[in-house]
Amino acid sequence: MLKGGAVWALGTMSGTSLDGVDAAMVLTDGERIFEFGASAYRPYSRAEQDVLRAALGLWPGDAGVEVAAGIVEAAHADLLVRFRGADLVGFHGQTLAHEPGGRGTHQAGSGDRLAQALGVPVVWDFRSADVRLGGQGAPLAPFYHFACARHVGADTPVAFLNLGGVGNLTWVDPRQAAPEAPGACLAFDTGPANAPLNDLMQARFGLAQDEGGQLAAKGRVAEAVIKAFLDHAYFYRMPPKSLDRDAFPDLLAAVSGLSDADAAATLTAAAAAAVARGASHFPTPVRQVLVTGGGRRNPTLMAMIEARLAAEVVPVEQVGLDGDMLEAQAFAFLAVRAARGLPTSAPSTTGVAACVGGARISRPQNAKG
Ligand SMILES: Nc1ncnc2c1ncn2[C@@H]1O[C@H](COP(=O)(O)OP(=O)(O)OP(=O)(O)O)[C@@H](O)[C@H]1O
Ligand SMILES: CC(=O)N[C@H]1[C@@H]2OC[C@@H](O2)[C@@H](O)[C@@H]1O[C@H](C)C(=O)O
Repeated sequence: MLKGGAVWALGTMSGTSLDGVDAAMVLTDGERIFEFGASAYRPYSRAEQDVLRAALGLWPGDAGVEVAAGIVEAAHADLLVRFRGADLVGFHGQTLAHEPGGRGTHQAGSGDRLAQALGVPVVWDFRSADVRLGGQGAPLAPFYHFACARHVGADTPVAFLNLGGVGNLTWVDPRQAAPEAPGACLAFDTGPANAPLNDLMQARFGLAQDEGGQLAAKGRVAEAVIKAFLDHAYFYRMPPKSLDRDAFPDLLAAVSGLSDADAAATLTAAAAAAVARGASHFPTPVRQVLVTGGGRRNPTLMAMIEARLAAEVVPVEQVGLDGDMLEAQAFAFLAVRAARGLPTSAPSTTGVAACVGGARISRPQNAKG
């Protein structure tokens, strides 16, 4: 223990785009950020990705799940042994299926086995308790966004936008006492972000992404497709709300008749339009939208978002944060909250009935902590 109860926590995230595992250290007491530490990334190999992709939609007990879980655990162990000095690990795992209000939520990978492999306590299964209490189980980064807003000295409401496979927005008011306080946070998934565009690039060119948004920049947006997309019931639901990666299967089909550039432009515009729809739910306007996740490297997407919002849209690096590692840091921060019995979500972030924590903690046989 350091600095009034702060510990070095090592958080991980293996996101919906299945590209790999991020890990980052944070010195935190689960309320404040004292210091950022080392971070690293471990990509999944093509073969690993193929197994994980084939396991999407599977639930615990389904055939193939244990193989996927083994890949997730091995990749994490491989990455995390490179770190020194972690008191606690926050292990998100790989989301294979997410059906809040239905079958629940499933992140592959056992924190029990990881704790044994690493010899450090592992906090994991962050989303299930929230779903059991009627929450969406996502997004969970908002409480960390609140801490980040305070850490960077924000004194008026600000928004964080994560552009991963799925997009999510958090509106925070850093003047509130704590993230669970009413009026401190509002968070929700905006809609598909990079996933449909990646799928298009994969299907038409065998490429992982539209590098730098170059293809989309050459295309024309099919406005009729955007209009039909925005008519999806998801956009009429009030936040909080969350999405599975493949919740919009019709979107890709809707651009199938378009040229490559027009299809890319239209899918990029759909992601931007979903963000703009999301921003209309903000309790008060924000001056800045701070963007994390890989989509911030796509200037076409960033410009399309800014064109639709009355706010500056900038990468989080502009305020000194690390947009590649913010989610991994979030699970370090949330692990400490869980270990301290503090909530990790609230009605305003996941729609859960009451503030809830409840992640599991696994301690290794010869536990240090
Ligand atoms: N240079 C780039 N040009 C265009 N797009 C990019 C670039 N770099 C990253 N991306 C996009 O960002 C995606 C990766 O984003 P990120 O790593 O934030 O996703 P994730 O964490 O897996 O997803 P989620 O947050 O939904 O779990 C890539 O799949 C790609 O679509
Ligand atoms: C179920 C699940 O894994 N959701 C992820 C996913 O990736 C982005 C978006 O969809 C968000 O809801 C969430 O992750 C972030 C880290 C979160 O919980 O805040």
